[in-house]
Amino acid sequence: SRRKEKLSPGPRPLPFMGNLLYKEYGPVYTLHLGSRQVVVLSRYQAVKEALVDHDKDFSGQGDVPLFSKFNKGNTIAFSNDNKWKVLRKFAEQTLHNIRMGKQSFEKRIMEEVSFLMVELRKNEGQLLDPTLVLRLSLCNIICSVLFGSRFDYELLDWLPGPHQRLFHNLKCLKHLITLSICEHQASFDPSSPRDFIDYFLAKMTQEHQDLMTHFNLETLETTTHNLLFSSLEPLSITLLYAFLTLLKYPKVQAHVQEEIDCVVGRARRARGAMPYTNAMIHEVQCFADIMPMSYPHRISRDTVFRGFLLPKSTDVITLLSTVHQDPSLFMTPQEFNPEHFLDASQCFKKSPAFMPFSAGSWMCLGQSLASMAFFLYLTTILQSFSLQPLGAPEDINLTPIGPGPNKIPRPFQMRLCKC
Ligand code: HEM
Repeated sequence: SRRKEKLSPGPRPLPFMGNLLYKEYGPVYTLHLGSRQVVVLSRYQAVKEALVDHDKDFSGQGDVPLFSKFNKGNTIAFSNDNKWKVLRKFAEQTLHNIRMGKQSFEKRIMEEVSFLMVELRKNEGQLLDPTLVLRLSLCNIICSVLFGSRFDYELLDWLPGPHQRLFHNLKCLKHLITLSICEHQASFDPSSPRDFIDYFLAKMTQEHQDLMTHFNLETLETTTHNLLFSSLEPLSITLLYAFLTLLKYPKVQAHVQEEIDCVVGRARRARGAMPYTNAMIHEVQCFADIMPMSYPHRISRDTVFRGFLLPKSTDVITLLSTVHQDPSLFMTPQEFNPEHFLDASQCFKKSPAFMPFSAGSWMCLGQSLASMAFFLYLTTILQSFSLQPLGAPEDINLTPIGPGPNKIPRPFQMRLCKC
C-alpha cells in the first residue's frame, strides 16, 4: 500500500558517491547536492531495472547546467521530451544509413587507420606519447561521418593555439561546424547524401513547410556539435586506456597478437573470429570505466521503485561503475581479466553487466561506431607493432587522474617496436 512507500534513505549532505555508499545504504539512496535531491542507483540489478525495465518512468531528461546553457535544450542530449525523441530517432536512423552505405563506417575507419599507421611508422622505435595523434585520428573518423571530410595531421599542426583548444573550446568547434554547413549547402545533392549534415539538410528540405519542425539550421549546428563533443573524449580516453593496459599486461598483449597472426591473412578481420581480442576490448571498457555514471535522468511520473517512492521530477543518477564492479556478475571485478568475457571453451561470452555505453532507450548513440573503431584500431596497430613501456610493466599506474566526470588515464609514453 502507498503508506508503506517511503523516500529512499541516504546521507545528507555528502560530496562523494560510489561503492562505499552502496555498502552503507544499498542500491537505492538519496544524495543532497546543495538544494537538489538526487536519487543514486548502484549495481547491475537496480540499474538495469531502472534503465531497461522501467525506462518509461525514468524517461525525463536530467539537467546539466553547463550543457543547457550552451545548447539551450536544442540538441539530442538534454533536450525536452518530444524534441529528444524526434532528434534521437533521426540520428539513430542516419548513423545506421551511413554505417550500411557505400562509404560504410568500416571503410571510413580503415581509411583513417591507414593514415595513422603512416604517422606511427615515422615514430617507430622512439618514445611516443600517443595522446595527440590518437585524438586527431579519432577526430577524423567523427568528422568523416558528420562532415564527410578529414583533416591532414600536418595541417592540424599549423592551426593556431594549443591543440587542446580545438577539442575543448566549444565556440571554436561551433565555428568549424558553421563553416562546414555552408560548404555542404553549396554542394548539396538531396539524391545522394554523403554524411550526417547532408541527411539533416535533406530532412530540412522535406519538412520546410512544417512550422513546428525541429529540423532547422540552428538545431543542425547544435546536434552536430553534440555528436562531436559526446564522441571525441570517450573514444580517445578508451583507446589510451587500452594501450596503457596492454603495456601493463604484456601476456594479454602477446595473446591478442597471436590471435591476430592466426586469423588476419587467413580470414577477414572479424570480431567473431577473434574471441580473445573481443574479450580484451570489452574488459578494457569495463575496467577503465571511463564514464562512471550515465547522464542524469529525471522521473517522469510518481514511481514506486524497489519499495521507494520516487516523486515526479526527481533527478536520478545511475552509477555505471558499480555495475562494472558488481561481484555477482564478474569473478574478479577489481582485476583486469579478459576471461570475464570468455566461456569455458574460450568462446566470447556476452555479459549483461557490460554497460560503458549505459543501457535502455538512453543508451549511447555511438556504440556501434565506437566498438568498430576500437576493434579496427587495436588489431591494425598490434598486427604491425608491439607496444613497449618506458619502465617496468608492474610500475604502470592505471588509476585515473584527478576528480572529474570522466576517468582520464595518466600521461604516458611507449615505444612502438616492429613485430
Ligand atoms: C567509448 C566511447 C563512448 C562511450 C564510453 C560513450 C558513453 C556514453 C554514455 C555512458 C552515455 C550516457 C547514456 C545515458 O544517459 O544513460 C552516452 C550518451 C551519448 N553518446 Fe556516447 N559514448 C561513446 C562514444 C560515442 C560516440 C562515438 C558518439 C557519436 C557518434 C556518441 C554520442 C552520444 C550521444 C549523442 C549521447 C546522448 C544520447 C541521448 O541523450 O539520447 N558517443 N554515451
